[in-house]
Amino acid sequence: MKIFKFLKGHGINFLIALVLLFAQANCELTLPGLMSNIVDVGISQGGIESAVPDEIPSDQLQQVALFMDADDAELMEASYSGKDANGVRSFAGDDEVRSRLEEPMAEAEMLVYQINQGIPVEDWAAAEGAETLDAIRAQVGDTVDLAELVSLSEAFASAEAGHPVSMGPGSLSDMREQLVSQLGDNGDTIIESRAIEFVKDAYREAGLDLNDVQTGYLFSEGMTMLAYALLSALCAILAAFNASKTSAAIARDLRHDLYERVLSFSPAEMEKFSAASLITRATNDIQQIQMVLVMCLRIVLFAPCMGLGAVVRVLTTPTGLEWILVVAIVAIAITIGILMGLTMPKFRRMQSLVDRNNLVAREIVTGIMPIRAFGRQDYEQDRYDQANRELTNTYIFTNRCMTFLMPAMLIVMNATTIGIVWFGGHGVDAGGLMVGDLMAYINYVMQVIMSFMILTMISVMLPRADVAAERVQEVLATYSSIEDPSPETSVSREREEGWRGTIAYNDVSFTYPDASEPTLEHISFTARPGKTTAIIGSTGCGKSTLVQLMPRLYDVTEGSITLDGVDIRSIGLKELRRSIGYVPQKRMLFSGTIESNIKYGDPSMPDADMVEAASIAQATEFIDAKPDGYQSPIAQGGSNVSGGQNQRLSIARALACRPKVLVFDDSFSALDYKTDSVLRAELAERASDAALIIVAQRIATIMHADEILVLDDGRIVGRGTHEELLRSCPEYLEIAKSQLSADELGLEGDAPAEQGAVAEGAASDASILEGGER
Ligand SMILES: Nc1ncnc2c1ncn2[C@@H]1O[C@H](COP(=O)(O)OP(=O)(O)OP(=O)(O)O)[C@@H](O)[C@H]1O
Repeated sequence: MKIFKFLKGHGINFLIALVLLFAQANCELTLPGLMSNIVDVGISQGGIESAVPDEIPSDQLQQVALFMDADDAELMEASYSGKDANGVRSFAGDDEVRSRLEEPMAEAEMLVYQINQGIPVEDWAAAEGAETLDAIRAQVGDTVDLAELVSLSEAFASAEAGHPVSMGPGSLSDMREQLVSQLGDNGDTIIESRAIEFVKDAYREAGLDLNDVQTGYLFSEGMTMLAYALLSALCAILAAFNASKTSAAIARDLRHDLYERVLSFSPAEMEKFSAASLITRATNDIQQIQMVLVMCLRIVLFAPCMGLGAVVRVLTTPTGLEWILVVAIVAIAITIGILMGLTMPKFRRMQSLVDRNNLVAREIVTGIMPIRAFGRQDYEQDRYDQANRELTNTYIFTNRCMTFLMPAMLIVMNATTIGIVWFGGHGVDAGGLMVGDLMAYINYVMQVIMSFMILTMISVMLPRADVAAERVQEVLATYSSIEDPSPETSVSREREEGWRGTIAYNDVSFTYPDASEPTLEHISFTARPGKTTAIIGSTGCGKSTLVQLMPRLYDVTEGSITLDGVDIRSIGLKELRRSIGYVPQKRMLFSGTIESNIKYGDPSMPDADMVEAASIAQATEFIDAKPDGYQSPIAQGGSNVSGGQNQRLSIARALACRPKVLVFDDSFSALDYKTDSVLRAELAERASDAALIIVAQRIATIMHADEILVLDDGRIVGRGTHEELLRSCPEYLEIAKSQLSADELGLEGDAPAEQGAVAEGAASDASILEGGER
């Protein structure tokens, strides 16, 4: 089971759980035994638990000695104190002596008790003639008790030799054998109960209050039960605390490791898992694992301790009813087998359905605007309902099956109880089984059944948690395809001379991991500090892909990219990315304030740097207009600022770190022409030592760049300045003509037919550019 792997490193907590649960199981298994004592000893035997009385009149002790072997009688004699004023002797031996005396005294007491109930004269002296019997009857009546028996035997013994009566002290041992042999199968129980009656008599004679004896016993047993119950509760609480703490710590560590790993992922790994699935894995899956781990550290460990302990006690209580337990377990196994067969496949599917549900929900929530714009609420509602319904139906099905489990189990348990009471009742009736023992037995059998049931129920839940564990493990076992260089090959210049910012692509080709065709082929160019390199091309020609290779979001498939002549794969990822200020095409601000967003790369940067970055990015105006200025809140994703403001803050964020290479991936598209031109003018002036790489769709944005690369279908089809390209590159000319009039381009002839409003706007902006551009 993969889920148990997560317990690695928490061995001590596992051990603590085991010890606590073992102690709890022991306490709980002791309780039925104590309850049985209360019923059998406390109630049935009046609280007298031993055949060795604590106090006994001296003459009764002598009577008991008559039926004991010489050694036992001697030990008994030595274990009791001398007579007190009332002729009562007290037991002075220890527990060992008591247990040695227990059996012989019980048997002797049973005999004394039996005989003292009165033995018919003819039973005792059957061998004598009728005349003798009549003489004895005349002396003692129809029956004799032990005192009479002894004195008569002594009288016979002291009669002259040749007397016809064969009685003598030896006949007592004959009588003992005769009485014992009459006891039959349930002899032990009969001996015990008669001995207890004898002890009661002895206590009464010794002047003890039997009520006090009984109450004292019940109180002490009750207190012992209470102590065990409290200890069991304490163990349960500590075990629950340990289980919750351990599993919460494991879940916390898993979430931490998972997020750490996800943060290291390149876009390729993100695509492999999908954001929705990663969120499900970090939340729902880890929650499943946590829940099952709590159960493992509580119930899964407890059930075997309890079950095995109960089995031992069932087997050591010889009732002859063990077969009922076997039948009950077989019935439970069949019931659970059927349920597992029905629910297991559903449980396995559950996690992927949760995933799907999250995926659809996330897509709908993030795409709420286009959904409304296209009036597709009903369609999306149906789509979500379908995912939701499938998940709900699976939940309902499995829950229905599981609810059936409980009544089925109750039927089995109650039938088992009835069976034990029915068949055990005969044993009680025959005197071979005591009521308390029967009650304890029922309890133990229930414990065995419950443990078995819990274990099988958990084995239904484990596969689901195992699926979750597997999914989390899958993320943890995935390493980013973009790796840091090894310390031996790593090159660092950040601390010493610093990077100058010359980026060179050397015959670079790139194919996306799952794509069959390369997206970029044989790209070579150099972007130098203080110069602007622009990249233009039609949609989908590979512009973003090209610049994403620079901060190593993907690694080149062929060729190499160098920073100041050093292959970027030899530069530590953090150092490389600190040297490159990348403004992605997809705008992304974080929840917080304007300040926290601009200072995102280095929260400790001075405010002056932040303000300067905002000023270059043309963001000062709108920030100052806000009442809270730089402390104005930013919602998640920057949804409370306009597209242009969002873009300006993203640019400021990149500028604030003063990188040596600045990459703008279509980052000016949401800016109006005026802001676009002023921003680039500011950039040229205040970030003059950085290499600027600008990806754009608008000719006006890039026409003044030092070098323009024209990309078409992943290849560079033209390079040079604006003027050079207008002359030499038909692709560039085509793009230029679609945006600017022939006049503005300085070309002869008419403007392109499709020239529209954009071109008009661009025309007027082109004139604005003249002043600010380099
Ligand atoms: N993660 C990806 N996996 C596979 N193919 C991709 C992936 N991302 C982009 N592509 C493909 O690579 C090609 C280039 O995409 P890219 O985003 O670089 O184009 P672009 O020139 O920046 O386009 P635009 O101007 O519209 O932003 C496209 O055909 C696109 O379908």
